[in-house]
Amino acid sequence: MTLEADRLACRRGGRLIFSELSFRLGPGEAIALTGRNGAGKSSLLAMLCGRLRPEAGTIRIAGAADVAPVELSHVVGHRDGLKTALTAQENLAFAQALLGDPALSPGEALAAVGLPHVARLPVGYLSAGQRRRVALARLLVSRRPFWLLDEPMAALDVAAQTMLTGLMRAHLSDGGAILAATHGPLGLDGARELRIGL
Ligand SMILES: Nc1ncnc2c1ncn2[C@@H]1O[C@H](COP(=O)(O)OP(=O)(O)OP(=O)(O)O)[C@@H](O)[C@H]1O
Repeated sequence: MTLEADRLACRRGGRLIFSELSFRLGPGEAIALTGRNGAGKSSLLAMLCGRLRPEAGTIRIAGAADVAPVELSHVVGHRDGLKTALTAQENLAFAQALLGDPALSPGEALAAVGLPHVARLPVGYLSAGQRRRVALARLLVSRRPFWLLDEPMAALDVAAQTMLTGLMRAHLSDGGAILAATHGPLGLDGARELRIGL
């Protein structure tokens, strides 16, 4: 399956943020989405997951024309989307039930992101980096071909950044695809850069 964006334009607060943006993202491919602060990276991700309507242009999945891209995507944004009163394990179980197509169990996913010891702690007690790791563990509990990530390395220490690079490489090797907004390196050799902004 290939995600196809054709001649997208974005307007926010009455201002044109970007226009004429086209790209394709197919199996095994990674895009590093770059641009200055305010260039529209988070806005593009919001469009891809159906939360923001493009001013112009289209987004579709070739090979699954009737399916909204968000149905085939994992989205990890700036906000981690975790429920602070639930434990890390409960958050992942909830995500798995919601997203379907189960892959790793919540416990296995927490182990994969180096957090087996916090499984039973309410997420509200976790550090910023630990919370981000739990948010990223959601990528592992359900299978979705497209990973749409907003600054995925933010708040991660060096070991966790290396861990995330490994998870992304494994996803690409399995035929998945990644689009990640970033101000720094992702550690993915084959990633192509998509720079946005007027
Ligand atoms: N709800 C909104 N209403 C009006 N303007 C908005 C809204 N959300 C974002 N914007 C504006 O849209 C522009 C693009 O914001 P966006 O968050 O997409 O940029 P970004 O490239 O992700 O930035 P950063 O690198 O700082 O995360 C900014 O000028 C921002 O102020």
